[in-house]
Amino acid sequence: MKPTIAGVVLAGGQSRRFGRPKAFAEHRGAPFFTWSIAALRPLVDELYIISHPALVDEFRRQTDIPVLLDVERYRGCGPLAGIYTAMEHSRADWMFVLPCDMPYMRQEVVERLASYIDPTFDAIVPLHGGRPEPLVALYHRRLSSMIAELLDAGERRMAALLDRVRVRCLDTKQLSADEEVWRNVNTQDEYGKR
Ligand SMILES: Nc1nc2c(ncn2[C@@H]2O[C@H](COP(=O)(O)OP(=O)(O)OP(=O)(O)O)[C@@H](O)[C@H]2O)c(=O)[nH]1
Ligand SMILES: [Mg+2]
Repeated sequence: MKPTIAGVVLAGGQSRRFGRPKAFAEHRGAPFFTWSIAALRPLVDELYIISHPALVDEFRRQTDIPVLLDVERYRGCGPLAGIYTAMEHSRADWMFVLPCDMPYMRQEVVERLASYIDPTFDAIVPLHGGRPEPLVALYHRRLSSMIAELLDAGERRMAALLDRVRVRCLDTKQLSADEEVWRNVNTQDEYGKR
């Protein structure tokens, strides 16, 4: 049977470097988070935004997509907390994760990455110049207990998860000829240079 996929937009960070909630910053006339949604929507069976209490009302004003809070136990513990929350909520086999701050990401890249889904791997992750892009990636729901173990041990790094599981790596050149799709906005300076 075809595996099911949930699209998961991570938006539970504090935007400390950006100085205001970057999910709502605009790119080409639309909020950042909507570009992640648009890239995922054609592929996935379900969609979720995983955020934190201070942003929920604004998200609900701006979209009908379900907004979930990180499970209380791990709230604010970083992207792993968001991925774990999605796995708790969704029954889908795979979580296709995107951050809320990569407004150049495209549907074609998402579809290409998903075409490498393989049940003998736990995660499908692009390598950009040799470095993983763990927030543009697919995670199998079987990783949920390992993520909980890591977070319980105080380990919040995505790299700690990738070190422990079977990762299928794809060079970003196999996914897109366009470098721009990997641009990520963390600061006002990067925003200004878009
Ligand atoms: N659900 C959830 N998402 C998170 C959490 N921490 C970060 N994220 C998201 O993960 C992605 C990458 O995080 P960062 O680029 O560091 O964003 P940030 O944490 O808001 O920004 P800084 O405060 O400047 O580090 C963004 O889409 C964040 O919203 C968290 O604790 N829970
Ligand atoms: Mg951060």
